[in-house]
Amino acid sequence: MSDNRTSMAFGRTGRDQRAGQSLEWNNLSFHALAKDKSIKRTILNETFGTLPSASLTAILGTSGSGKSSLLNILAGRMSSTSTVLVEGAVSVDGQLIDPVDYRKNIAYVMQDDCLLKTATPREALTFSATLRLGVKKNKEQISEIVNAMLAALGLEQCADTFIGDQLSKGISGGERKRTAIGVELVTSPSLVFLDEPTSGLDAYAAYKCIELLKKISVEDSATVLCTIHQPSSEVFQIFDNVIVLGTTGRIVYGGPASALTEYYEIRNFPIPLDTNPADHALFVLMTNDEEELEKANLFAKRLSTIKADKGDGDSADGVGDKSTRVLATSVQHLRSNVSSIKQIKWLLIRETKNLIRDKPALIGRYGATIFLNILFGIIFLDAGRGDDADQVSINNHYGALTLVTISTMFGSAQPALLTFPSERPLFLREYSTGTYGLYPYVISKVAVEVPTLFLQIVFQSLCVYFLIGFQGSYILIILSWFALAMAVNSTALLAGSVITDVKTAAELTPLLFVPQLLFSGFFVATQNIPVWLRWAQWLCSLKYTLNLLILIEFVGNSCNESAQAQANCDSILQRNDINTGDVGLYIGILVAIMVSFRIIAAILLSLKANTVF
Ligand SMILES: Nc1ncnc2c1ncn2[C@@H]1O[C@H](COP(=O)(O)OP(=O)(O)OP(=O)(O)O)[C@@H](O)[C@H]1O
Repeated sequence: MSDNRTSMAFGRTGRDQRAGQSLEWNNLSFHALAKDKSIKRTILNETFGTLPSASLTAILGTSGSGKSSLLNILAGRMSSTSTVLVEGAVSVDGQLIDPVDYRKNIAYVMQDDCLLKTATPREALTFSATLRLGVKKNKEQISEIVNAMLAALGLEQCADTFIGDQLSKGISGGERKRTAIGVELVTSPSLVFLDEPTSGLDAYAAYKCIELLKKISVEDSATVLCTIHQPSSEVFQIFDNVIVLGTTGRIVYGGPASALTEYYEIRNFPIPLDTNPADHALFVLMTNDEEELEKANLFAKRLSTIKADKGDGDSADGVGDKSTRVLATSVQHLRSNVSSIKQIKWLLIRETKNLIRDKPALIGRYGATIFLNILFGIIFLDAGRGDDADQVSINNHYGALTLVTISTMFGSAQPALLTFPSERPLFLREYSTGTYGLYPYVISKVAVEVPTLFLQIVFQSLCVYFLIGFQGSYILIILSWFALAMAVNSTALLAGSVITDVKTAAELTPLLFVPQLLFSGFFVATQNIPVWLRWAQWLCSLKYTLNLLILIEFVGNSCNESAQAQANCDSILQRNDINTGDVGLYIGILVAIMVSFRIIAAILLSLKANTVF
């Protein structure tokens, strides 16, 4: 390790030490709106507060008091929409900011740790550091920052263990939470916000987590704010300041944690012996109505109340112009992303590792494909080699082609549909923090999907083509199935961009793909579908793939063997409304579905990332 790194704390060198940033908000309100845009419900009502620089502050409050809403608004993760109205003033070091514009400068750790289960803590930190600091730091420096961060977070022992998830056991819940914090801390942010960092942790892990946050605020001069549910006495004592929210987010108390008990005692709510001050503060709020609390003068009145109670002499006003300059530098530093090529490279490496390491998914995908297609091959053995002049024989031939193609559709859509909703929060977090851009993400996803799907199609074709004895060109049949696989993969991604959980995705699978069977032409002739419904076929990749496959299989080949065979083959083309001259159109529609659905999915995802996170 080079000399200037020896004093490193949380990835910051001694040379980089900074003053920290204070944050202040005033008249901050958050309303849910009715359809006519009138206020339906007030969730936060003119709240105010200050976070002194380099301090650790907890937001306490009863359930539904607006803790997460306040945190999300200050972090720029929530703003006015057609259904909610956010108003108020927020400033950093005395300079007014728009939290949404400013959010890239705020490390935000969500309640759910959005981490890739197949990555290790070291890889997760290296990925974040490389893409977020890569312009300023070289590989060795990044590695030093990551090592220092792993040590500071107490993650050295599990640095190379997979993170895992509920289904695949990996590192512990506390280690996962610390990894999630580390991923955000690699940029050495001045402001660190965390939504319920102790949720799901046992008492000791919760203590260690808050102790870590305290360390960040002291050693890294970070201003840390978190929401917390029922902190233990030991945890409560670690906080420098607490903000207690009453109903509609009214500020009950904002000041040093050590003075909370006295604040309540002065207002005739003495704390019983051996009671946790945080529990007492909330118990009083829950057992007294607003009028009684008002009478007891429990609600804080003005911002100055908070400043007066802080007692550390560190006021937002006192920081002045100097810090405003620090702020500008900070914005510059954090917004400089690495090149798109580097983003694609790192995303590609991660996607590939994820694919290879997720053995159950890999075995499921290829195993199911091989098993099903061998089964089809056995059931339709030699169906393609039969006499097309014979009606039963050509029906089997046509049925085999249709069934294998339908199976291709489900087999290609299912993995994307079931995995993407679980990867979506990870994308939203990383995209919204500027870790990478939209195009590098889309390109890297496609680059990994192309060979994965192609291999799946090759396995499938090797199982069915020769057993069934299809007559068309092997290469053209493979390419048609591959085009279908890519198109339905885009459809699945489009669905995955709006579906938030795997369960809903599984439930929606039939809705997305079963209607395509109607337009496949096998179950009902296209000309028998009501005219007003026929437009839907333009969205059905199955239909156009089958059109191409029918042209490949039933034009020429064994259809030429007799006049009857020719007539039977022609009738398949006829009932599906297929013209030999429309090959370009069918290919064009498939490509259009492939490209446009993917672009729409990407746009929807980026919109989501801009509004929610
Ligand atoms: N976008 C929204 N539209 C309408 N109501 C909302 C919206 N966001 C939050 N709320 C409501 O605001 C209230 C406060 O929610 P919030 O999640 O901030 O509370 P909380 O104090 O963090 O609660 P908990 O401790 O139970 O997590 C809740 O009743 C919630 O339903």
